[in-house]
Parts: sequence; C-alpha cells; structure tokens
Amino acid sequence: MDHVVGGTYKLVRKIGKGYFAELYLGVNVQTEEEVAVKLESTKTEHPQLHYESNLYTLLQGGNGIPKVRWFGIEGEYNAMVIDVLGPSLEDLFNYCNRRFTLKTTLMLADQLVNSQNYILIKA
Ligand SMILES: Nc1ncnc2c1ncn2[C@@H]1O[C@H](COP(=O)(O)OP(=O)(O)OP(=O)(O)O)[C@@H](O)[C@H]1O
Repeated sequence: MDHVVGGTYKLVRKIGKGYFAELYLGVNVQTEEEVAVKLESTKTEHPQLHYESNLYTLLQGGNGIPKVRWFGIEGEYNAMVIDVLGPSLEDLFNYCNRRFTLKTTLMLADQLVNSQNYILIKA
C-alpha cells in the first residue's frame, strides 16, 4: 500500500471497519511511530468524522482517549490520524475464551463508570 495522508502518515494495512469509516494502521514517515488512520468518504451524505475529531479534542487527556494528530481531506476521503489503541474488548473477550472472571468484569465496570463520569464532566 502506497498511500500517504497529510503528507506524513503512510497507510500500512486495514485494521477495522465501522459503520461509516475504515481504520488503517499507519506510520509517521518521519518518526516511524505507528498511528491509526480513520477514513470516511467525502461523498457520504452524513459526514461524522470531523465531529468525532472535535469530540476527541474536547476529551483530550481522558483515559483511553486517542490524541488527534491530524485531520483533513486527502483525495476522496476525510482523514483523521489518531493514536493506535490496544485490542478491542471483543478481542480481549475472545482471548479469554469468551469468559471474563468476576474480577475482570468488576474492573471493566469500574473503568466504564469512570469514563462515563469523565465525559459527563467535560460535556
Ligand atoms: N485508534 C484505534 N487504534 C486501533 N484500532 C482501532 C482504533 N480505532 C478503531 N479501531 C478498530 O477499528 C474498528 C472500527 O472502528 P470505528 O471507530 O470505525 O468503528 P466503531 O467504533 O466500531 O463503530 P462506529 O462506526 O459506530 O464508530 C474498531 O472496532 C477497532 O477494532
């Protein structure tokens, strides 16, 4: 793959797909640091990516909130470059044979409540 976003972030491979956008693993060609690149077609009827990047910027500093490195239009796509996050909850659930211990479940609940509180305070 030979696409570069924002003049700096080279797409490496696709890592996910959501309702309205696709996620790619990317690399900063200057620092070699890995990033995640989210691409949304500029032709979409209801663009959401710019709104998402504004939300991340507003929530900056919170646990699990990726930093926005770049946002702009690249060819036919709106592109957002953010930190690469760890494995999804679904990935972790599969890794644990789709069974979390009580301790893990309680720790997850604690994190979810803390994240929700953080978002409510920022809202
Ligand atoms: N910053 C990231 N780092 C690593 N993987 C990510 C990152 N963001 C998203 N992903 C992966 O890409 C998948 C799709 O993400 P995306 O944000 O497009 O969709 P979603 O949050 O699942 O749904 P929606 O389209 O409703 O936002 C996620 O399920 C996750 O596995």
